[in-house]
This record gives sequence, C-alpha cells and structure tokens, in this order.
Amino acid sequence: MAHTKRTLCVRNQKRRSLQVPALQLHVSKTAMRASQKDFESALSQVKLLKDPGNEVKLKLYALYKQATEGPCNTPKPGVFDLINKAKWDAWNALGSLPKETARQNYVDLVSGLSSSSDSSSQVKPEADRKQPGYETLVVTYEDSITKIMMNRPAKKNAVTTQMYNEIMLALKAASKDDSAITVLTGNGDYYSSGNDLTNFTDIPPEGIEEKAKSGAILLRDFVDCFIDFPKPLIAAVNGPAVGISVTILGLFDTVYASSRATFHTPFSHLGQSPEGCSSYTFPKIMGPAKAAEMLIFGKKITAAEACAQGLVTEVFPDSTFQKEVWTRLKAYSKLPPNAMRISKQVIRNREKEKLHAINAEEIRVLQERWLSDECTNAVMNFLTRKAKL
Ligand SMILES: CCCCC/C=C/C(=O)SCCNC(=O)CCNC(=O)[C@H](O)C(C)(C)COP(=O)(O)OP(=O)(O)OC[C@H]1O[C@@H](n2cnc3c(N)ncnc32)[C@H](O)[C@@H]1OP(=O)(O)O
Repeated sequence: MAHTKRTLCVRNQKRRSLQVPALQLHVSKTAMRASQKDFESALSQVKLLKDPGNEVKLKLYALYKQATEGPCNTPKPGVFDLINKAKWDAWNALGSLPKETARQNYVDLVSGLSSSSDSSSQVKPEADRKQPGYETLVVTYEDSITKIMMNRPAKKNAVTTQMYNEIMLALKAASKDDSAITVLTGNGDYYSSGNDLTNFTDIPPEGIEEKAKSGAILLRDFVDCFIDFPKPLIAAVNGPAVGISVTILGLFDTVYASSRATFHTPFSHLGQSPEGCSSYTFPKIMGPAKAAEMLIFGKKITAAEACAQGLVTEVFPDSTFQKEVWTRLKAYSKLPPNAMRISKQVIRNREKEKLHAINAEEIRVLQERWLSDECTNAVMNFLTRKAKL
C-alpha cells in the first residue's frame, strides 16, 4: 500500500515537472499583471455569471486554489469520491504554477467568461458561428455539434481537390474541438455528385501517371480521415448522393436521409472501381448480392431501399428532413461526450487496421483504372456533355 502511494506521488511529481515549462511559457506572455484587487473583483464577478459548465468550473476552482494555497499537496480523494477527485485532479494538474500566475489566469478566465456571457444572451447569426478559412465548405459549431456542409450547390457539391483537402482539415479540427458529434451534409438539392470529374483534367507536365499517383495519395488520406475519426460521425443526406459521397457512408456511425435522396455508385460506367472501403463495408452491411448490384452494376437505389438494406439508419420526409434531423441530433449532442467517443472507438478499433489495409488495396486498383481507356472515355464523355449518369 505504502509502495502504491509512493508510486502515485512520484508520478504526480513527474507530471508537475513536465507541465511547468508549458505553463511558464504562457505566463511570460501574459506578464503577470493581476493585482489582489483585480482578483477579488473577479471573485465577486464570477458569482454573477450564468453557469459556465463543469469543465470551466473545475478550471476556476483549480486556479482559485493555486492562487490562494499554492500547489496541491492534499491527499488524492478515493476513486468513488468523483466530485472531489475531479477537483483534486484539476488543481493537481497545475503543478508548480506560481500563485501570481494562477491569480492572473483566474482574472483572465473570468473576464473572458463575462464578455462571452454578455454576447451569448443574443442568438448569434449564422455568419458569426461560421468558421473562417473554408471556400468549398460552410463549417459551423453550435449546440456541441460541428456541422460540415459541402457548399458548391451549383455544381451539385461535386468534390474538387480543394474540397477533399478542406473536408480533411475540418474533420481534423472537429476531432479536437469541444463538439460531441460531427455532421456532414450538403447545401442545395444534392448531397454530393461525388468526385468532381474535372479533377481528372489538370494533368501535370510529368504526365498522367503522376496525376494518378497524387490522386491516389489524396484519396487514401481522405478515406483514412473517416476511418480514424474519433467521435460519432453522422451523415445528413439531404438529396441525391453519387460516387465517393456514397461509398464513405459505410464509415459513418449514423446516416439520416431525406426521402428525396438516392444512392448511386456508377463505377463500372466510369471505368473505375469501388473506393471508400465500400468493397468491404457494403457487402458487410447489405449482403454480397445487394452490394454487387450497386458496386458492380451501378444500380441506383432510393432512400427507402438504402434503409431496408442497412446503409441508411432512418429516412425522413423531405419536407421535414432538416427539422427532424436537427432535433434528433441536438438531443444526441447532450449525451456525455466522452462516453459516446469511447463507445465509438471500441466499435471502430475492432477493425481499424483492416479498414486501412482495404483502403490501400482499393486505391492501388483504382490508380490503375484511372489510366485505362474505359475511364478516360467516360470522363471525356461527361466533360463534353455526351453522357450523364
Ligand atoms: C481523388 C479522386 C477520387 C476518385 C474517386 C471518386 C469516385 C466518384 O465519386 S465517381 C462519381 C463521379 N460523379 C459523376 O460521375 C457524376 C457526374 N454528374 C452527373 O452525371 C450529373 O451532373 C448529375 C446526374 C449529378 C446531375 O445532373 P443534372 O441535375 O442534370 O445537373 P447538371 O449535370 O446540369 O449539373 C449542374 C452542374 O454541376 C456540374 N457537375 C455535377 N456533377 C459534377 C461532377 N461530378 N463533376 C464535375 N461537375 C459536375 C455539371 O457539369 C453542371 O455544371 P455546369 O454545366 O457548369 O452548370
């Protein structure tokens, strides 16, 4: 027992000494200005704030204790004393942060909370919640939900190279933000018409092989992002979906579809082959025969059929799709986020390696297909308006 305590104690000391440099870096930037008077005024101000949530309350508690008593030296509460253990953990995590810095950080935190609570009494317009830096997407964060909306409605949300890259960026950011769940959807009448076929036209001076190579890397990284995404990922399929936008649905946790949505993977028509791990997920989800009809013969299926075959979780009438889906998602987003994330990971970890291997193999085959006459002709026919799906 004594040994266990000692080990814990040594670990805590180690953790503290590791954390100090990062915290001190922050300190030197804020330059320790808060006086005792500022601190006392922050203490009165905090009582007037509306409930900032448990995470912030823990931060405030930890900074208060550090500012008034210094580093945490009290014994760690038992595992079942959940509240006191969380408080102790938060305080202990501050390591040897100097009292003055903790005081400054407390004042800064309260001042930040006061200004955000002043503005949060009004409903922010959509434009304010919109995250900057995306040209092909609209990414918003609200009600613990990160919504990634493909935003090329005039081109049926066809996925350009830029959009592949922006979706990867948005997913990486969403995996680290405070959101509980992440949703991918489309703006306009289509969910997405799949790969933008003009992606095949900008051939570099090194030739078509080089183009196929860079396309393969892009597609591999894109699909890997979906395989590895750590939080619940939901597709809100607002309209027809084609190609890559359909195949990756097998990697989502939940797929809601409008009754107007259709699902189409015309790979043979395009001289191509399945991607997005669909060669594995589709037969597993819908059985090999139904998967073959879609992936080999390019059969377009309705939302109701996709639901009956297990690719779609639930179909909503198009007229109420947005309202019903977002009401459902807002309720889900209030569930404990860590529990949801961990449950997802337990499910995904069972076959993550396999999915990565399948992704790599599908892309190896597809890269060869891109160099075939069948593929070149199909793309040319679309671009010269000789053929649509
Ligand atoms: C990194 C590489 C990854 C490769 C793996 C991915 C594979 C796939 O995703 S395969 C699937 C590729 N997608 C298609 O083949 C769809 C092609 N599009 C169509 O067949 C039709 O556009 C339609 C059925 C989706 C919609 O038809 P319609 O309602 O008649 O609308 P328009 O054809 O007039 O479309 C409006 C506008 O949008 C352009 N557009 C639509 N889809 C694409 C696309 N996939 N790629 C490029 N452009 C697309 C269309 O050309 C029109 O443009 P404008 O003529 O300039 O208005």
